[in-house]
Order: sequence, then structure tokens, then C-alpha cells
Amino acid sequence: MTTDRLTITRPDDWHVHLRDGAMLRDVLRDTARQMGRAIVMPNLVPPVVTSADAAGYRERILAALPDGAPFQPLMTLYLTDATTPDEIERAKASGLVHGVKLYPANATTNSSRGVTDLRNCAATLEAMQGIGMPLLVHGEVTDPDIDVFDREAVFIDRVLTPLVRDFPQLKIVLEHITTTAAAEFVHAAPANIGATITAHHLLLNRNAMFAGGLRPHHYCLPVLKREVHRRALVSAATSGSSKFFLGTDSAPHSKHAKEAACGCAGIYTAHAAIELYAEAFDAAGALDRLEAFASFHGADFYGLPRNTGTITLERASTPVPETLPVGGHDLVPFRAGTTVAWRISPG
Ligand SMILES: NC(=O)N[C@@H](CC(=O)O)C(=O)O
Ligand SMILES: [Zn+2]
Ligand SMILES: [Zn+2]
Repeated sequence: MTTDRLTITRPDDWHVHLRDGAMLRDVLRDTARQMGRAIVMPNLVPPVVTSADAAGYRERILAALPDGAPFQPLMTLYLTDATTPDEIERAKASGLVHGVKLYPANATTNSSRGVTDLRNCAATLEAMQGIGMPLLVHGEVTDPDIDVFDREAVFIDRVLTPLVRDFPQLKIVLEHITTTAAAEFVHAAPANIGATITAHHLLLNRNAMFAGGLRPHHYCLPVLKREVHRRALVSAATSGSSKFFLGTDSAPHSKHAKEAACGCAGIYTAHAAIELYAEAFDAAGALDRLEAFASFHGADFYGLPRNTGTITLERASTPVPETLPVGGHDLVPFRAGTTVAWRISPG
């Protein structure tokens, strides 16, 4: 029997880029339309490195929210070589900061001030472990000798495995996992290790970057992988394991920044996020597992209450515009000019 309507507890997005300035208001509307809360990434220019930065950014988000939207931003700090244990204490005491993000220096968009060597952060990681502040990880090595498709797997061997050994109580979220290696690592790890999975990594393999020509709107980091990896991610997301939860990594860049000689990494999915996950779960015959993945596992991992409201999804082929106006520029959303198979019921 196929399900055409599905009511679930309002989901949360445990990894999203809302940006700042002119872009913020437009992308926030998409996220706030469906998500109860979101873990907001700190890779602004300049990055969100102190609790004071996070509090200021949170105020700008709240000011940009549509009236009456029941959305709560959950703030993060950007870890640098210079982040102190005191800053972690302040972050915890603020009650606003829910994670600290590790970007290996130059691994991805706006990561130039990221960590050059995790050994510089030992005292800070110790403080995070002690007070239960999660470390959120962009898990790719930056060594130019490592093939771009292997950067996540090598990160797990070289960085994550020793990190878990040295800080066994540290809560860690391996963000936007893309490989069998990552799914297996997280499955086998203790309960303090979780992972987010994006909709686009559940729906696409790397062929999508080269379908009939170069497709910059399918370029993100970590880059799309082979079909065998996509299948492993679908298995993990639909397994029912509480270690895996929804994190869109919706990462807006303007059309001109993507369609360029050196195009930016990032895929925009916030306009249809839960709808795209519904497609992926439906294709796997696992719609009954969507609610726990989207609305329970993340909240439980972060030690936050589950949302109480609901949303209803209905099966209906829904067009996606060629472009969306975002901050005065055109942005090309995921599925631009085509359709998504689900929509949120208006009534
Ligand atoms: N995922 C991406 O391709 N890009 C993200 C950064 C990130 O999450 O690595 C961005 O900020 O644009
Ligand atoms: Zn990342
Ligand atoms: Zn991201």
C-alpha cells in the first residue's frame, strides 16, 4: 500500500547555512516554513567565533524571521586554533550555543580561519567534553595528495579515530556524511557519536555532476560519491538508528557564484527540504521511518525536547522555479525547473 499523506512531528534541521545580510531574510523564510529549529552554521565572513558573535547573529536571525514563525535558531561557534576553554564556558553559560564547529582550514566554503592542527585545540576539546558541548565536524582532510573523493574516509582514519580515542566522552556529530566508511564508523561508534545526512546525498550520486555536461548546481562539499555510497547513506538514514538525523546542509550561493570558472560549493535545498527527504524515504519504502530521522533523533542527541507541533506531507508533483530571488540575486534551487514529488499540505 502506498501512503499519500503523512503527518509527522515538526522536523528540525541539524545543519543549515542561513548566511547574513541581504540573503538571510529570504533563505530563513524557507527554513522557518517547515523546521521548528535549526543548528545554524557559523561560517560567515568573518566567522562566528565568540558567544558575543553568536548572540548578535541570533538577534539578526530573529529580526529577519517572518512574523509569528515558531522557529528557533540554535547557534554554533566556529572553532579556531585560538578558541579558549573560557570561550566554551561562556558559550555553555549563554544557553544559546549548542555546538562548536570544526572546519579543517580550507576544507570548504569560508573555512580559511579553521583549525590548522587539532592538537592546538586539546584544552578546548577537554572543556567541551567536560561540559557536554558537541563538536560538529566537517570531516575531510585537506592534504592535496589525497584524492577529493577519498577525503572523508581518510579524515576518519587520520583525525576522527584518534579524536574519539583521546576524548571518549566528547559528543561528536560527523556532518553531512557521504560514504560507506562514514556510515559504518558512526554505526559502530558509541552513542555519543552521531551524523547528519543531507537530502541531496540521499538522492544523487556523482554522475549528477556530469549529466550531459558540467552541472555546477550539483557541486557541494563533501562532493557527491558513487552509487554504492549513496545506497549506504539511504540504509543508514532509514535504519531507525538514533545516530543518524536530518541535516540539510542547505548552502545558498547566488547563480553567478555557482556558474563561474571557479564555482562555489553548496546546494540549496531549504525550499523543499522535508519534501526531498520524503522522496528519498519513499523510494526506499521507509516513509514510516521519516519522522524519527527528521524530528526525534537530533533532538534526543542534543538533549533538547522534541517538537510538539506537526506538519502534513502529501504526495503531489510540485514545480520548483528556475530561480529564486535571494538577497537581490538569483539563486538556482535544487530541482530548478523540474518537480518535487511531495508538498506540505497547506491546510
Ligand atoms: N556544503 C557545502 O558545499 N558548502 C557549505 C560549507 C559546508 O558545509 O561544508 C557552504 O557554506 O556553502
Ligand atoms: Zn561542511
Ligand atoms: Zn554545511
